[in-house]
Amino acid sequence: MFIYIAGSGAMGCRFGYQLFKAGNKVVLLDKWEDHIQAIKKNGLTITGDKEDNVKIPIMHPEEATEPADLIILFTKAMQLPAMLKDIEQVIGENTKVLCLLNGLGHEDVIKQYIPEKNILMGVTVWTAGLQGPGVAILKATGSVNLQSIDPNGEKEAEKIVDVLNQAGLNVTYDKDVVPSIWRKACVNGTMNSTCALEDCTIGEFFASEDALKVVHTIIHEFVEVGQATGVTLDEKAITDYVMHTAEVAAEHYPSMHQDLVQNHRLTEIDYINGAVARKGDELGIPTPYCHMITELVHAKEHVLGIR
Ligand SMILES: NC(=O)C1=CN([C@@H]2O[C@H](COP(=O)(O)OP(=O)(O)OC[C@H]3O[C@@H](n4cnc5c(N)ncnc54)[C@H](OP(=O)(O)O)[C@@H]3O)[C@@H](O)[C@H]2O)C=CC1
Ligand SMILES: CC(C)(CO)C(=O)C(=O)O
Repeated sequence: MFIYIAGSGAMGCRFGYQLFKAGNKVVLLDKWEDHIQAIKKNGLTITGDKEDNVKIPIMHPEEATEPADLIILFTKAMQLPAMLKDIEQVIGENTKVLCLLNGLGHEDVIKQYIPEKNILMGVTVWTAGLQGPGVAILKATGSVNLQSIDPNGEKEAEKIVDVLNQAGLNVTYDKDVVPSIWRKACVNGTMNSTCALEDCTIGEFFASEDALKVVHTIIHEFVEVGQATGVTLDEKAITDYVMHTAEVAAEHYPSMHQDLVQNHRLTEIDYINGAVARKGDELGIPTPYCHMITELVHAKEHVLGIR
């Protein structure tokens, strides 16, 4: 299958690498010049659970010309509209587009560029990091849940599931993926912004009663807003899932900590707690914790001069 990875940071490199090794024709697309030049010169280097190096093509999105069978979107949320614009020329009549970004609201953005029959929405618990330009750190295992947003698209989507599974990506076709997307948003909504603001690991943050009050209140706000938009969400089950994730990832600094604190980059806050705060306002549901957390992250972005 011919596949573009649109956004080839940490996660794009993981998916691109695994699909390339499984024998697909894969092209990475990105705009980070040092990363592009490093991969062109030295190949993509893999470290972590295994060591490898592959000569995989990479280019700027607007340089891509050949329509693809599949495009996997892996930009940061705020880069998504620009990426979709930049790849318009390689979106053919039957090109499937799979979104695995964290956060909420991406479907509405993608629909502006891609016909619904070709859109697959999903969520992943795979992880990845970048050691530097051209070097991806791949550790542990994960999975993907995805669904065609067009109810008639299941059969075609199953073909994509097969291709991803041949690459070991552990993918399930989910007949109702939206609650899983919200559940992952609850994980990010309770850990990413809080650990970035408090400058701590997930385990350090989840260790106090005060922090757990914040966690429970954020989950409650997400569930109230999600349910009001018609998504079936079980607050107790989500809480258990968040607590379990916090235990497993206790040593980890969430990606928003890496973005804001370690690399002084803009965060995805507007697509996590910020998205719930905005939706809550629209629906008349109070979300004071999501509002305040979003404002504090914005304020920190201002302090750092990146907003
Ligand atoms: N990392 C993870 O473990 C997981 C991430 N996700 C989600 O997947 C999506 C992609 O995340 P992820 O792969 O981590 O994102 P990265 O930050 O690794 O990469 C995203 C983009 O940011 C730019 N970029 C990254 N690092 C630098 C740098 N040092 N200097 C300049 N530009 C840089 C590149 O885009 P450009 O140069 O074009 O601006 C790159 O394509 C997000 O929605 C994330 O929340 C989901 C599950 C796990
Ligand atoms: C580690 C985890 C699961 C929790 O925030 C994550 O998704 C991230 O770092 O973005």
